[in-house]
Amino acid sequence: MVAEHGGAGPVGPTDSARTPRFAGPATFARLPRLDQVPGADIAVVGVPFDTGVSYRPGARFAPTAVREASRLLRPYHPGLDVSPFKACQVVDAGDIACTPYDIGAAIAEIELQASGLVDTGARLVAIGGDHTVALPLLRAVARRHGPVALLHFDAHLDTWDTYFGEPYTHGTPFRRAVEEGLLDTEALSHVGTRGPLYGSGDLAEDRRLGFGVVTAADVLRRGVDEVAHALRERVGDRPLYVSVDIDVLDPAHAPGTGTPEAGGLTSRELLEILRGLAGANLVGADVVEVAPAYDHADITSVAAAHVAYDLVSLLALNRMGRSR
Ligand SMILES: N=C(N)NCCCC(=O)O
Ligand SMILES: [Zn+2]
Ligand SMILES: [Zn+2]
Repeated sequence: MVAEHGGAGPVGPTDSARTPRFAGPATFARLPRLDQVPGADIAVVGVPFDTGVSYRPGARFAPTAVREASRLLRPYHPGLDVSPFKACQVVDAGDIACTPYDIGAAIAEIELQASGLVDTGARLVAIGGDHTVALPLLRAVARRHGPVALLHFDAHLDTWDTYFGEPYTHGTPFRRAVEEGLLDTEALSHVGTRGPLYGSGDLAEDRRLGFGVVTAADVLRRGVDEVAHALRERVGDRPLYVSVDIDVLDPAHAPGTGTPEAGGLTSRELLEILRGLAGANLVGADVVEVAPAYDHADITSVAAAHVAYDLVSLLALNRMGRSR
């Protein structure tokens, strides 16, 4: 199951006790690039596309910003009791190249290049990009695993139909994914939703598509352990995709994003819910909607780097076939 590494074990990150972590070009968590190793179990890949946004642009710069903010990550995850870079060959696969001028063409390019990576057997943690990119990523994952369970962490439903007549946007990827049969409609949930909607029909439509909803207020009232437990029960052993729109966090925890909504999760709550998913059959994930131009002191990029590290750790645990 875990890739052969020529007997020597996985190639790990640059040793920060020898080469200062602020030196040299950034890869995610200072991991090797894909071309520096024979094969990868888990690949972090950038998807610098933001032509699908309805409000503030800039998520195209997220992969670079999140890599820079990931230099301080260390190799052992105490909360999950795993050293993901020892357990698996984790790499930085660079950025998917896609056009910023044509949404449909970009979606096709993202699907093709993500599928190329998935076909090698690697599991992906994608760094967006705006939320449009979840659709081609889900296509690539569903080609290999069939329809997947989805936990969607976001302030927004992202199951709207069109914006200005455009069906492929950052507010519509999960409606398209249901229509295309990419999702297992028995096991879908939004987490962290809040804020004004266009009308009450938005929620009815969303329910009709099969989604459960754990609002930001539910997280406050029920607490992270109960929420994580309920989500684990809902997804069971199904192949699971986790999509994290960084705007699930309160703007205090993630100011650098395109469509901020007050009243969100803390980064501590989000990370604890993710850790509560240990043991799930995670097969792919993304972290999207970081827009560095609106960030301050790298708050949002640091949060996204830690979310990506937790997702890599959950994938590593799953590949090792154990849970805590
Ligand atoms: N996926 C994100 N971040 N936002 C969707 C908001 C769509 C709207 O403008 O109503
Ligand atoms: Zn959102
Ligand atoms: Zn979103």
